[in-house]
Amino acid sequence: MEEVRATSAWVASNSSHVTVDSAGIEKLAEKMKDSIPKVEWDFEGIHYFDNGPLTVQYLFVLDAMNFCFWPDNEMSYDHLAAGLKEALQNDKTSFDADRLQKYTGPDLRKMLRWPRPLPLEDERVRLLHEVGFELERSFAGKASKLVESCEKSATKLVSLITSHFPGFRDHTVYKGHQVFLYKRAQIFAADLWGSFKGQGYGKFNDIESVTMFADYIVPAVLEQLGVLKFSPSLTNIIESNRELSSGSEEEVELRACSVHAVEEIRELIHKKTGKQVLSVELDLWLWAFGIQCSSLQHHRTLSIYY
Ligand SMILES: Nc1nc2c(c(CN[C@H]3C=C[C@H](O)[C@@H]3O)cn2[C@@H]2O[C@H](COP(=O)(O)O)[C@@H](O)[C@H]2O)c(=O)[nH]1
Repeated sequence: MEEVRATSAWVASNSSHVTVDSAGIEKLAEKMKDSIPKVEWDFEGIHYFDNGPLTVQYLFVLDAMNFCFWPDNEMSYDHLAAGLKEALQNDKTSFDADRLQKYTGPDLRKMLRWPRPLPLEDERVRLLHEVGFELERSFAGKASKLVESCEKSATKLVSLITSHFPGFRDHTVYKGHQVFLYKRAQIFAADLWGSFKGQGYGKFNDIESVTMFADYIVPAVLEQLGVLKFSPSLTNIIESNRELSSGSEEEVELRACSVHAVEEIRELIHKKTGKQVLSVELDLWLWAFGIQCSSLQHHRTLSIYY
């Protein structure tokens, strides 16, 4: 995760279309310094939780498909989380490694009660197969074994996931430099931490090393709060709902500058108050704020990473 921090900082200091505004950072840090409004993990009440290994399997499957909901106006993360929960409640073997490798697009639609193809459905199916195959090959079919082998280190977990599961390798090349964002691998660690309340499968001695999760909601929230500033051409692309291609300068800057801005906010809060705030907590607050804001316009990139 050090690489996520360092390479995002590099993008922020070489950025052409997105600026991290220090006055905006100061204002937000000042507002949040006394108390960060606490957002409960699963404030929506949509996730499966049984305090055991099946929850870990559920979260891993969920985060394997936790990307790109916007191409279908009515689809959202909530549908995926709640649909997978229902599937597991109806049949506890739904996410067994052998079954994950057999799902088809129509099976997935049926499971999620979705009447039409899901956004990037073929990729979702392919990634489910990859998860099933590699869990079976290296972790006795169980995501819980993967987590257990990381000895309570989120850093180890992210690096183990990205080395075993190519679909989680969320990185790109920007102005000739490799940039790491690892959104879905990191959010899996955070989901464990949040759901298990920092205990058992959710205990990580280095949770502070997790960065925010560079998706399409938080960059838009940071812009609305005055923390990020966009060039006129980027603003125009977003406002006119034009697609940004994956790996374009603008897209990488939106994501990396968001990571960097959240790190700066947290450092500033620490400087002002001596309090250690987690990027995970800041992220959840920003994200929850964003999804409740109906007028939020976000960038549109077809991506399997977020
Ligand atoms: N930065 C960040 N991005 C997040 C999440 C979550 C959900 N986290 C769960 C964890 C605990 C809570 O109780 C949440 O339920 C999803 N996303 C991203 O949002 C986008 C979906 O948006 P929409 O199209 O409106 O459904 C998509 O890119 C998705 O990958 C988060 O926490 N942080």
